[in-house]
Amino acid sequence: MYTLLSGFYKYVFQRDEYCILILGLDNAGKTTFLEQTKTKFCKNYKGMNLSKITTTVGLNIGTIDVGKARLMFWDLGGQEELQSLWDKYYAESHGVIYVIDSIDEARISESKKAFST
Ligand SMILES: Nc1nc2c(ncn2[C@@H]2O[C@H](COP(=O)(O)OP(=O)(O)OP(=O)(O)O)[C@@H](O)[C@H]2O)c(=O)[nH]1
Ligand SMILES: [Mg+2]
Repeated sequence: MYTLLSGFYKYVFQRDEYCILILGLDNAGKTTFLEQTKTKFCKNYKGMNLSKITTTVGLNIGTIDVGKARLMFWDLGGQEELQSLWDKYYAESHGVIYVIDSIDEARISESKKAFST
């Protein structure tokens, strides 16, 4: 009976969790993208002043529930010395969003290199 009830509870209340990495060069707009996404999809989230966002040194985590799925976004720092940390997260992630500042043409090839490495 316990197994049946706990299975039913899990079916109704437990969400499938997916981890999504947000990668890209520094200044590409990763943290801004995450903030905008949270503002759009989290009902009670007021959103922060976008001009107050500073460069990410550690990790920003954003959680968004979509239907029965819980999406955990991991926004990492894009500075060159932080890029070596990206691959530490690959094993636990289900997907990657790679952000490119398309206006910053001078850094497109640098972005391509960081993506391929
Ligand atoms: N015009 C414009 N500016 C943007 C956009 N997205 C981000 N920015 C600006 O670009 C700058 C960098 O944005 P961040 O979101 O901090 O960039 P990031 O990729 O998180 O950078 P790191 O944390 O250093 O890796 C900020 O001044 C933002 O306001 C956009 O879509 N349009
Ligand atoms: Mg950032």
